[in-house]
Amino acid sequence: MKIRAAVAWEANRPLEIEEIDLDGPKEGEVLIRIVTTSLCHTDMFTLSGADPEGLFPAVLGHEAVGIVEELGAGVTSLKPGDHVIPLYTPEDPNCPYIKSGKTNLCQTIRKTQGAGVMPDGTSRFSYKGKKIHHYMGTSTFAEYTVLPEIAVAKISKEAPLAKASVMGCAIPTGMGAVRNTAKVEPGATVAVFGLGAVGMAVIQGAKMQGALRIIGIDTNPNKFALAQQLGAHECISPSDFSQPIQDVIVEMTDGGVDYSFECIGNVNVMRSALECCHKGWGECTVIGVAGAGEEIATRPFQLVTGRVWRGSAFGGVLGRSQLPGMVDEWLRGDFDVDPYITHNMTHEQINTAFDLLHAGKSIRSVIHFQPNETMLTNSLPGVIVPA
Ligand SMILES: NC(=O)c1ccc[n+]([C@@H]2O[C@H](COP(=O)([O-])OP(=O)(O)OC[C@H]3O[C@@H](n4cnc5c(N)ncnc54)[C@H](O)[C@@H]3O)[C@@H](O)[C@H]2O)c1
Ligand SMILES: [Zn+2]
Repeated sequence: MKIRAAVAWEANRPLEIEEIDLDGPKEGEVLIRIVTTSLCHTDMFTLSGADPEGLFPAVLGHEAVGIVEELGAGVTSLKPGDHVIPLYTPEDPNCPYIKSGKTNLCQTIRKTQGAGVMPDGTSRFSYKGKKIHHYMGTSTFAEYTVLPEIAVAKISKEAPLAKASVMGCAIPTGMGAVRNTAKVEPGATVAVFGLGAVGMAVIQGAKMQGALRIIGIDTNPNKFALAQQLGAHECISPSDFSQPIQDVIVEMTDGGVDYSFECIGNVNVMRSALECCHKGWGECTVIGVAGAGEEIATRPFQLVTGRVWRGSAFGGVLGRSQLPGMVDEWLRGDFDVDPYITHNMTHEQINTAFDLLHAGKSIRSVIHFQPNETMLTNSLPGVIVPA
């Protein structure tokens, strides 16, 4: 079928909306109509060329919600009309990693996903006969996409499709890191480095866990008001201090924080995030994605004296078995997704979403594929970017 997709032809070049070809779902695959998708920093990172896994040309995008249109042979757990979230971290119950119960890092299609193709080694996307790569196994910057069944989470039909895309990455990543990776407990002191959507979700998650003191850190003070609305007790900018930010935080907290989170992708900040942790027990969770070839450093004594460095991907969330429950939490009112959505726009305006995120002016921009259906609601959070 012919579909419209935002194609990343090469690194560092704006996306171009093209009419491309999409092959139908093969065995074990499903065709999904994307209703909304939002822009995550990771898409911007890949487009910048700093991503070692970045392949071009590609259809980027991994934070989205859609509707199942067609099933390939052998698909039993989904049916046309189901509302679904594409999973860049799939969940195959037969994968030894998933069976271990210790991780959400399913390996079943890891190799082909990293190579920008479907599990059979081919791509469903092409332009005038030339192959276009899949991205993160999801490729949601397109009207339609094809996904393996294990990379599709069926969610409640009550979830408004105009906003649910942010449940595809930012919110489970941040909240999951707090609950599943760090396991923040009531009364804890928490430092959150980087107040984009991921950092905001860490703050919201830490508040829900009962953290008593949450410190937000960002070089852009325009992020502070929202961070405080979501639960940060104080926000600071490293540029307001002459000494290293970790020393400032250790002083503020009388010894360091119980938990810190790096939500930027900056290896120097990863060090600060570790070193602001309390001696004996403080734990730093790295969420940010650093550039190709970059390395982290600290004095080993930091670890010998009890601090812990760990990392988290998709918040440790099992996409098929746990993400639908997180959507239900949102629908029950346990947390709100509205504050994350600062901008709404059409597919044609997608490069504006990159510009806004790059300039630090947005948290999440939501791209609406059928603006006449989803961009007119009165209850839409954020602004509608004028065409
Ligand atoms: N591990 C995962 O599963 C996962 C999932 C989603 C996103 N990510 C990564 O998480 C990071 C955050 O994503 P996002 O979409 O929230 O990004 P974002 O661009 O919206 O937010 C990043 C924030 O960091 C701030 N910042 C930049 N440099 C800073 C510095 N030196 N000190 C303090 N603050 C600084 C920026 O001002 C911005 O507010 C990215 O690296 C992204 O690739 C990881
Ligand atoms: Zn993401």
